[in-house]
Amino acid sequence: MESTAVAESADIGADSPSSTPFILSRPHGTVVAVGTRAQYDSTLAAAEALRDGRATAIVGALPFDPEHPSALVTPQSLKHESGSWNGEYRELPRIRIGPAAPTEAEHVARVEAALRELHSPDNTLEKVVLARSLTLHADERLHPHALLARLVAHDQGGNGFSVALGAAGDAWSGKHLVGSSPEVLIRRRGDAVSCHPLAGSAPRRSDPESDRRTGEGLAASEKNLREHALVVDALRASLAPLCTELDIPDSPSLTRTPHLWHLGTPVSGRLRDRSVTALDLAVAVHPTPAVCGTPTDAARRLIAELEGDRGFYAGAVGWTDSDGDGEWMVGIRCAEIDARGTTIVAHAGGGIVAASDPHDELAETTTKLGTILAGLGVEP
Ligand SMILES: C=C(O[C@@H]1C=C(C(=O)O)C=C[C@H]1O)C(=O)O
Repeated sequence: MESTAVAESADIGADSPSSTPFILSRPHGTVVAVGTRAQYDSTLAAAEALRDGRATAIVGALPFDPEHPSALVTPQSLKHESGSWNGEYRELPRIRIGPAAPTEAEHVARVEAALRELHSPDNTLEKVVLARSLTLHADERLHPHALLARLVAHDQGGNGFSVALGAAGDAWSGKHLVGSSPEVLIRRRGDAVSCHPLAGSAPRRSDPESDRRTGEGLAASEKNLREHALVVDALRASLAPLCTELDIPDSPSLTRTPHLWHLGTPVSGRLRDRSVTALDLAVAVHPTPAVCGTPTDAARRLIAELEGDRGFYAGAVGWTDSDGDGEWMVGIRCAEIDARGTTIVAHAGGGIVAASDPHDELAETTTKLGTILAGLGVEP
């Protein structure tokens, strides 16, 4: 299936997630897609429809594995609202933590296996991002927008997204990806291109002095600076052919979310060819070593072998309009909600390099899961 015209859905309540297949809340504005005119499970078919004017806009999610189906739609309309999303903050059902997959011990064992590979004499792998998931159960239906409202309210930047995944095929029908990603994969406005890769993490601390010291420690950590540099190098290599100018600071700066410190680098450039859309740019740069590794193919193979299919976790979530402008976020700090709204699967990962410690890596994934758990009102 490339593109399917969509008949008016029976599910037409203004509040229904299917009538609003996509919301991206950002500090500088919110994009809300209303209704579905066409859907695409092929990213390239969607990008082509946009370029030749058949699609007025494309919104949705790209999977982690670019060869898997995407969940993209052309909405009936695309609304831009100022500031972050101000959706209704409503009661959540009771939510209980279920099984971790893999178990914490198995995640540590996988990191150890990756470290053996990173240390082996004939190795070419420099970094691999390993992730784990946590399943949660809701007593009653969890509305994706109820989780979104809480994530947006909890994030100082008001970041959040909710994406209907049904366009990716029957297996995804009725499912949603909801999260609060701090990481801009790519943004295009006219010929201005920018992104803000994050890699290198440390937990926030409740005591301000120790929080500040933790941030400073991250900024000085050789291991984290190395993890970060690999992401910046990959973005430079992907963007240089597409841009006439590319401005990349020599060293990263500290960025914070309510749960984590990150190393971040603000990248900006000038697009060489205005026919290249924000969606084309997202395809060109995804997956970066922030969610995959270096070299990309070797890291992807190891992830597939150790984790299996990641679905839309560590993919990209965003929009592109008829001018080719748009914004795509890295699909992290998120959970997938099933069609019944009662099973929620949250994912978190972290970059492994030769100097990584398996137990620290496990702790980092636990801290990262904190974003979605706080949104769900659940204590880890
Ligand atoms: C993979 C995730 O986060 C990514 C990995 C990071 C790291 O390894 O330090 C930091 C930010 C993100 O680019 C995640 O949150 O699941």
